[in-house]
Amino acid sequence: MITVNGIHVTFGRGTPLEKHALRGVDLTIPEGQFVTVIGSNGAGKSTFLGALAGDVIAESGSIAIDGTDVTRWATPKRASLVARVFQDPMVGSCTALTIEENMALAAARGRKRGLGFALSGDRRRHFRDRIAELGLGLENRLHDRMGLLSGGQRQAVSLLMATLAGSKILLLDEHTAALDPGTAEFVLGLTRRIVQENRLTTLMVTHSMRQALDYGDRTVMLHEGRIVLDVSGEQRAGLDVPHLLALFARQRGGEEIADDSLLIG
Ligand SMILES: Nc1ncnc2c1ncn2[C@@H]1O[C@H](COP(=O)(O)OP(=O)(O)OP(=O)(O)O)[C@@H](O)[C@H]1O
Repeated sequence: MITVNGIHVTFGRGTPLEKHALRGVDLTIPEGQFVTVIGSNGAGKSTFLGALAGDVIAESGSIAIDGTDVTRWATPKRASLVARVFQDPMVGSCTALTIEENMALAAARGRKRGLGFALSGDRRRHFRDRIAELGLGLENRLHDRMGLLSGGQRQAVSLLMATLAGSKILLLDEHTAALDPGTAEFVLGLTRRIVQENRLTTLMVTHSMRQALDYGDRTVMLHEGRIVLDVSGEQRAGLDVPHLLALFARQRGGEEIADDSLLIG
């Protein structure tokens, strides 16, 4: 369970580029809930995920994970609790290391004295079995450098890596935005499966209204650092893309948005 109370984040305070990116965000996410997060450019979506991961420390308000106040905890201290997959697959993995080495590092995340590279036969078999579940044949490429994989393969491995240290929270920051539509669909299906199998509490940022409604249990919209829409259950089930686009447009001062694709790129 994640409990966020009134967090504020300001970048560049006192400079000409001062930006009040989060302006009192409140959100309680029960364990195992899958929340999709939408909002226009600069709405504060990535900042919000950064605040949950510890990359950004909120200047006021509080963040608790399973009842523990983590507001002042930096990223390494939260690493065993929170896993993150980024839009750029290069960000979450080390391209110069092999797939197997990346998996070992991911499994050691959050441990003080991680024996990241100590790969016993049992661990090797475990990694091979886990990666075989992706159905991409990567179990035969464990010694290939991560940098040799395609974008879709890397995102699939990154999702798997996010589960290896046992974190119960998964943050997805437009993790399919750089992929072609077919590959994005595959990675989204895999995301849904991994979230369900591991009962992960998940936040997924997307620019696609369709994805926002098709995946997960709840959708929140951020606008200028505030949550302006929070729908779940029957209310969400009754929403379609045009309706969501109209709500989105209203927040942008009535600017008309013709279709979903305009928001993707
Ligand atoms: N490290 C930073 N330093 C200064 N300003 C920042 C920083 N990170 C974000 N901002 C600013 O804070 C605001 C919110 O940015 P954020 O990246 O959270 O938006 P977003 O909703 O994720 O947008 P996008 O969809 O374009 O990725 C923007 O105006 C952005 O320029």
